[in-house]
Amino acid sequence: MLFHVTMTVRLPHDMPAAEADALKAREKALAQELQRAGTWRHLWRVAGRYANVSIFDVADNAALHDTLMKLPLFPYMDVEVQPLCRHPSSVHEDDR
Ligand SMILES: O=C(O)C[C@H]1C=CC(=O)O1
Repeated sequence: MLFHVTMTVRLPHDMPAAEADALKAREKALAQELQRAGTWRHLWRVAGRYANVSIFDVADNAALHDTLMKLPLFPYMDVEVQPLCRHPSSVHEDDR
């Protein structure tokens, strides 16, 4: 199943820079692992915001929840999820 996910990162202003950098590094490593595995299909920066728009390909709602919960930045993100299904006019056969 495909999900459109918007993540807005809100790190506390008083978080030490080293702690924030370590969290971001762990997040990047997992994000890249999930992209290579095909789970995190798209990752786009929202221009002008510390936010991203992503497409996830996971088995079901519970799998998406588990994946998002494992993200190191999860405690500091507002997450909005929209489930997707194939558009009848889409020419992309691999859209599910
Ligand atoms: O920067 C972000 O949008 C938050 C998060 C998503 C991937 C990643 O590396 O960090």
